[in-house]
Amino acid sequence: MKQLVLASNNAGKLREFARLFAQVDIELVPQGQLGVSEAEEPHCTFIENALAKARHASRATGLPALADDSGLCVPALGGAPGVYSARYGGEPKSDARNNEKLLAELGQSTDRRAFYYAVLVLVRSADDPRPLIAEGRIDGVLLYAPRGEGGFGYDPLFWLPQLGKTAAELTPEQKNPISHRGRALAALLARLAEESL
Ligand SMILES: O=c1nc[nH]c2c1ncn2[C@H]1C[C@H](O)[C@@H](COP(=O)(O)OP(=O)(O)OP(=O)(O)O)O1
Ligand SMILES: [Mg+2]
Repeated sequence: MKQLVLASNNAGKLREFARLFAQVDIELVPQGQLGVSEAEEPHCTFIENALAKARHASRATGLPALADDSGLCVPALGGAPGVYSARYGGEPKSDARNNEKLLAELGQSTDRRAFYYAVLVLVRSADDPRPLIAEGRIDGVLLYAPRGEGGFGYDPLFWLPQLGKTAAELTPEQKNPISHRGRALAALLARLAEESL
């Protein structure tokens, strides 16, 4: 596999994947560069939405495609925002509004546990009967106010107790190896290596 379309329009994800693939012998091309439109994400599970995005990009380009469907899951909110993380604060999508809504919904709740979850799906073709699938997770705690300028999405509220920082205060070198996305990608690349044995 030489070229792989990245089925995402999220600038934060694109930055992280570009860095994660720097050491991998595959050229990752963001779908926007190939004129692929944004896919619908109508499903209630991460895996189904990731598969829909990967298929859409592969069908449009004729290339293998990688999709990431991810989100923040908060047990005290019944798992919300979950698969609706990107549009939690309403349309059009806005990280600032998503973070505001999250803080409002949590109020003064003392159970502020949360985790990020990501599913990666790689299809070799649009009708691939055997998509490669991997998942990753990272646990944290939600602050009462944002901290840090890095990362994207909910990172300024996502506190990592072991590191004493929010995900937005980590460098990409610090975030990528431990993130839900980094872990899922490591698992996916291991699967891919087995495939080509
Ligand atoms: O590492 C992360 N750090 C902070 N926030 C994150 C992270 N990973 C996912 N998230 C949040 C952002 C977005 O609110 C949602 C993903 O939604 P999701 O539909 O997968 O992505 P998206 O619509 O932004 O772009 P696209 O579908 O084109 O890949 O979870
Ligand atoms: Mg999306």
